Amino acid sequence: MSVAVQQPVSAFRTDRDGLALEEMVDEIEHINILKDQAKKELEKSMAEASEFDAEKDKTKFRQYEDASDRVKNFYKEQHTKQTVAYNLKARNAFRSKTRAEMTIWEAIEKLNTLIDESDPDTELSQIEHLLQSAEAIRRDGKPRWMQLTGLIHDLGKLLFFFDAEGQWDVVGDTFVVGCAFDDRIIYGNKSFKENLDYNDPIYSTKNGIYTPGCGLDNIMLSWGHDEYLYHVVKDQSTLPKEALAMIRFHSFYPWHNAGAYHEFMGPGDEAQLAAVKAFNPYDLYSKSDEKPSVEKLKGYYLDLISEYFPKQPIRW
Ligand SMILES: O[C@H]1[C@H](O)[C@@H](O)[C@H](O)[C@@H](O)[C@H]1O
Ligand SMILES: [Fe+2]
Ligand SMILES: [Fe+2]
Repeated sequence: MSVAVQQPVSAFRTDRDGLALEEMVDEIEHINILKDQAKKELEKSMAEASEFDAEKDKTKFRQYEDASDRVKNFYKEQHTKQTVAYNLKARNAFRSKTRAEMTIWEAIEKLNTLIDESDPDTELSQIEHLLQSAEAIRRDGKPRWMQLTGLIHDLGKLLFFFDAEGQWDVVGDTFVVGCAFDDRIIYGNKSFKENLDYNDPIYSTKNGIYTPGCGLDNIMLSWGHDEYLYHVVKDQSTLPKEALAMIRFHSFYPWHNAGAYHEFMGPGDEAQLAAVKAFNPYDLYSKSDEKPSVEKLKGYYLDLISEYFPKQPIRW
């Protein structure tokens, strides 16, 4: 046995001891496969129905008619200023430089000073909202990549500290620019009356610059934290495509919640919709959960971060 171990690997295939060793290697591989399978079975699938939001009173969330002036003023400004021209400019600015280098955890801490003016449902800080979302996903036994997605999904709000002109190009629900503003957007189509594109001869038509079936990757959503983080994460993590869809479209309520813009969907978009719908309850209804303890949870999430972000710091 000891003689065989010192020989080159190829020799194991010919002598008796080598064969035994090869069998042992096979056996270990087999055990590892079984372990992985068992782990997977413990994890519920992304879309498996959960009890998480069953006892939440859903009429208590996203009540925009009863919202404060802060929220109403926010949407008035956002709907006036998100034009095609602004969106092209913002995307160019994004591609032209790296704004900062930070680890994911540093980004979470930096974001913590922002209070989101568009949100009628939480007064908690962003770190608490991120941990609440991640913890709700974790408690429900969902996959580790989805827990991490919960933890980072709003980190795009860091834009506020870089190139943003205000909060109107960072937070809030998203919608399509370049075609008629849909009535299912918060506060409806009339909320866009002062937007320069509202009376544009092309942008104000039903399909605008798009063709039905062109696919969500080919439509331009109002610029903000979703689109920004999607690009950062796509290039620098090993998160699966479902996670990327959750990040990119989580604020696109007119689409994933109200059924607008489905005519633009193309191949693969049904799967993106399923992912976003599976994620949404954890983002929205965890806002009423208990305040999480950052200190207690930090260790668990640092491990999770390094699993999917192999190279830190991240280029923001
Ligand atoms: O006010 C909220 C908040 O800004 C969220 O981060 C965003 O994802 C939602 O769509 C929006 O309604
Ligand atoms: Fe968000
Ligand atoms: Fe969120």
